[in-house]
Amino acid sequence: MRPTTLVFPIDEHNRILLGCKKRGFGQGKYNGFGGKIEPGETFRQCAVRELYEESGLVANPQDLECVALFDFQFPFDETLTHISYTYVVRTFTGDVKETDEMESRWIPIDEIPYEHMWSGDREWIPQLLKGDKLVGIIAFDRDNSGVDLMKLNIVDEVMESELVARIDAYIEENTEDL
Ligand SMILES: Nc1nc2c([nH]c(=O)n2[C@H]2C[C@H](O)[C@@H](COP(=O)(O)OP(=O)(O)OP(=O)(O)O)O2)c(=O)[nH]1
Repeated sequence: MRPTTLVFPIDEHNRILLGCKKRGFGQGKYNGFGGKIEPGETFRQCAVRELYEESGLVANPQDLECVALFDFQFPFDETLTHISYTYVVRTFTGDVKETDEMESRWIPIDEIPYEHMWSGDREWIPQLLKGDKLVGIIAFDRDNSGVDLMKLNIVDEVMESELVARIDAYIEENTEDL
């Protein structure tokens, strides 16, 4: 799978915007906003595009804070494996709207519905909210849902390689499986 992005907006009341996914992979789960990178996009461009498409919020790429790089591994279905650049954004305009993909709401951070989210999120979202930056692997079980292994390191800064994103997307678009 192509690299993906994931964005968590946080407002001035310290509420987080989460969307319940209405269709596709992760349906029924609350999550941030994101998706696959398109050819020629940087990770930040992908992140703001997906944020707008899925939530209605408008953000500038430079206002995103890169807070994590996850290697989401699905050993029982390799086609699902992807890396995900994860951002927090506190500056944005526009109105939250329901979209084809997501029904979104602002949630106080002590009321995050972890029971309706990806199961590993209850470990790392609190870390991100207290300001840690994380890089590492989350490997999923046979159901492609539960977590078999989580190995996350706290880092000073998440290295964002815009170039790698472009090359990955280019290769994906221009080569065939051998
Ligand atoms: N919060 C969270 N998200 C996860 C986990 N595992 C995992 O694959 N995801 C998310 C991150 C991405 O938003 C999404 C990747 O799947 P996807 O690219 O098919 O998402 P999408 O349907 O929104 O993509 P798109 O068609 O809009 O491009 O899955 C996890 O453990 N926690």
